[in-house]
Amino acid sequence: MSTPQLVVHHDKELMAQAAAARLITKIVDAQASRGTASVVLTGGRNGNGLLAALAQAPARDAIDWGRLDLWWGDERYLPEGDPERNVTQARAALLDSVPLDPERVHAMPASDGPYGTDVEAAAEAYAAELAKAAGPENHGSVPTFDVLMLGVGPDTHVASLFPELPAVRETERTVVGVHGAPKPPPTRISLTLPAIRAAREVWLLAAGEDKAEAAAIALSGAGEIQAPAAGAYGRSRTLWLLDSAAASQLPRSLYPPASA
Ligand SMILES: O=C(O)[C@H](O)[C@@H](O)[C@H](O)[C@H](O)COP(=O)(O)O
Repeated sequence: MSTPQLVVHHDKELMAQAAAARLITKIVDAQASRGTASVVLTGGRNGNGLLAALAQAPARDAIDWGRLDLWWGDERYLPEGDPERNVTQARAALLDSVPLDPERVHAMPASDGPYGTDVEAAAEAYAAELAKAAGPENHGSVPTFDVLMLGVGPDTHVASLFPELPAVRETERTVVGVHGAPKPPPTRISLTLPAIRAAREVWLLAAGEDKAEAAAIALSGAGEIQAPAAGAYGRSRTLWLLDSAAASQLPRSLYPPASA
């Protein structure tokens, strides 16, 4: 378990731009050393804000887009093309503007796809896709994600893992169906905490006053069932990317950093 590191930017626009620059560097370094990179995207305003900033970044095309695998941390279980789907929003923010290899864009199933209303079957199919992409070093469950990004909800949810609901309690499966999500729409597909924690690095994006309480709770020792963001950590790095509004309720022991 990697101890959370915090980086606080002045406002949400700067946080999105700085996070986008950080992601470009991470992907370029991974591609330079391994010839490929694997990133998990998140939905929501902060996640899409980062993608929009990346689309505008001057160094954007330092990334070899054809050698990048994109996965999702969660998805709203809606028909293909629905404007509320995370992949629809990601395409509009960035993906349709860069030359990705379509075979390497791993969108989660849509509700008008082969699984119909059976969201559990759709989740199992995505778990199988992850397992197929996993290498022997991954114990056969999920590939080694270089960066897994997560927006943080005001209730401390990440992906579609909401406090106290069954999905956050899952300890075996890597992908589950979610029913009755308090954030609409109610039916979703989500990676579980074991899948999230397989990532080399987990980056949590929290900008805006409405995230201040959630950040303070998640970073002050809350349990992962009550505060799922507290259970989101990477194997080698856990990075909270905040703006000053979201950092405004953090305990003094965490922020601002003690001066040398
Ligand atoms: O499907 C979703 O809604 C997202 O994946 C969800 O986990 C989101 O990241 C958080 O709710 C934060 O969303 P905002 O950044 O819009 O506050």
